[in-house]
Amino acid sequence: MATVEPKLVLLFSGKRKSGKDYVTDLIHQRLGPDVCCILRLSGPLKQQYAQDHGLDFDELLGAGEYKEKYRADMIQWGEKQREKDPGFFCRVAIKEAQQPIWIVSDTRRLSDLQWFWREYPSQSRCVRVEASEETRKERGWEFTTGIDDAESECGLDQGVDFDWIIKNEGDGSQLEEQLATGLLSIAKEKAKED
Ligand SMILES: Nc1ncnc2c1ncn2[C@@H]1O[C@H](COP(=O)(O)OP(=O)(O)OP(=O)(O)O)[C@@H](O)[C@H]1O
Ligand SMILES: C[C@@](O)(CCOP(=O)(O)O)CC(=O)O
Repeated sequence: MATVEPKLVLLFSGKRKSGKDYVTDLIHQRLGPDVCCILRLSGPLKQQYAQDHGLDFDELLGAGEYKEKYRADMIQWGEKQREKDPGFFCRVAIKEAQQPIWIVSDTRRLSDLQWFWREYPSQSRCVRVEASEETRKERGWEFTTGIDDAESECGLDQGVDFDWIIKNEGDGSQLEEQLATGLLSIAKEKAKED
């Protein structure tokens, strides 16, 4: 388990190329590395998958074609691990977290959210990043059967009451304003609490 108790845990989800990494990187920049850290459930998954399959871990972390080539198989591989232990990737992801605000950039399944709600019930908040299909296509997304219609992409489409929904269209020109008036102001207040 992490060595500190967080003050706020922001659980992000969103479709492929909605901009989860872009938005969470921006929040990280605005809050600063002393106050917040980005945790990726897919981090330990990709690391182990890369090691087992002789692949490039850094490329799997990026936003390019390399990752997409292996996505379907990575999903299957990760699901086998989750069947054995649904909280496995959550526990590994939070292990080194030291900062008071945690951003989990890639929750995908109700079991991910349930794990955080159980461990950090008063601190957890759900955030959805949304972009239209047109915008996502401009960012390189193409509908892929077996991926975009599967749990990895659709697991949180229903049954979640999101605390914030962030619209990340086009160049994201309204992004700063949406964040400043909502999530960022709450996060800054929380960070100051004793
Ligand atoms: N507001 C924005 N302005 C400019 N570029 C953006 C914006 N949002 C996202 N992008 C770009 O779109 C691409 C996809 O974004 P990102 O990797 O953040 O999406 P994601 O939801 O994390 O996708 P995946 O699930 O495939 O990892 C990246 O190249 C990113 O830089
Ligand atoms: C294998 C998987 O973790 C890939 C996630 O990659 P990314 O968050 O889209 O960069 C998706 C999943 O866990 O189903």
